[in-house]
Amino acid sequence: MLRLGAVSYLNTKPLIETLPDHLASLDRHGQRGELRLDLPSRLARDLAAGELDIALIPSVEYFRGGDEYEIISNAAIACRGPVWSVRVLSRVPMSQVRTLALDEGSRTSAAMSQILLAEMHGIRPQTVPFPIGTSPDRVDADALLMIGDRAMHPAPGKYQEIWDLGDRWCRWTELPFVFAMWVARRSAIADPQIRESIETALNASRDEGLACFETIAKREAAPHGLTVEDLHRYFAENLHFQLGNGERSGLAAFREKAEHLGLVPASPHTPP
Ligand SMILES: C=C(O[C@@H]1C=C(C(=O)O)C=C[C@H]1O)C(=O)O
Repeated sequence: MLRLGAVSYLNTKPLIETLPDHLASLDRHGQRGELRLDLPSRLARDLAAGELDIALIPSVEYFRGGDEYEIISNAAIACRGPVWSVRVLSRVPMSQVRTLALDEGSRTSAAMSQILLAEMHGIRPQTVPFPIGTSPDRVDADALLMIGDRAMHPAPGKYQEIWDLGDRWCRWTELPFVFAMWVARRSAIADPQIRESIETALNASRDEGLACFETIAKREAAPHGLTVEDLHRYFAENLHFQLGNGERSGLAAFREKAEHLGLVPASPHTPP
């Protein structure tokens, strides 16, 4: 049984819309797969602990995983401009942030926000937790990183500056940004047939998901307090689901910057 984990946010719906059908059909080849949804940070923890075999993990966790990890699909969660759902909300001018509360669900944006604050303003704020069930006004920090579904709504409270991190990264580096990708533990996909059937399933389910933004937006918008138009635009314009050459260059730049700040161990090998 292959244990898969995917992000529980709206951004992942197009990647997994038809994945359960593909996993069920693996059974015909004597393989089986099950899919669990969770926060990105928890998926990373469980993949590292060997409790998942394949997961859509924050890209920074791939850098931390070393040789045990392998990218198994060219399906990913990326952006080439404003992403909408990843924001830093600051109560003081961004250049004066001394404490930064990090969304419990995040690992990649947690690193990226620190990189941008260091590079753009020369600051290294102290980081404090921002638990998933906590409202921003109960968090004592100059600024808050918020990701996923809860970041898509107008921020409660007053802020002096709000950054869309996708927008900031893409303008600062002139490169796309990759938030999450499908990563497998090498030992789980050692059999070439299993490796190939999983890769095919993940890529096909992304391709099918891209063809049904409308259906997903109609079903998911109201329960999440969004309009169908806005959610459709999020899928079609804010997010990119393909790990292409530009995205790989963005990943390499992210790795280098994260290493430079000491947020990930220095890599012995060349970036992906
Ligand atoms: C675009 C997003 O990308 C996410 C951000 C992640 C992170 O910061 O670690 C991880 C997975 C993605 O779900 C989002 O959550 O809104």
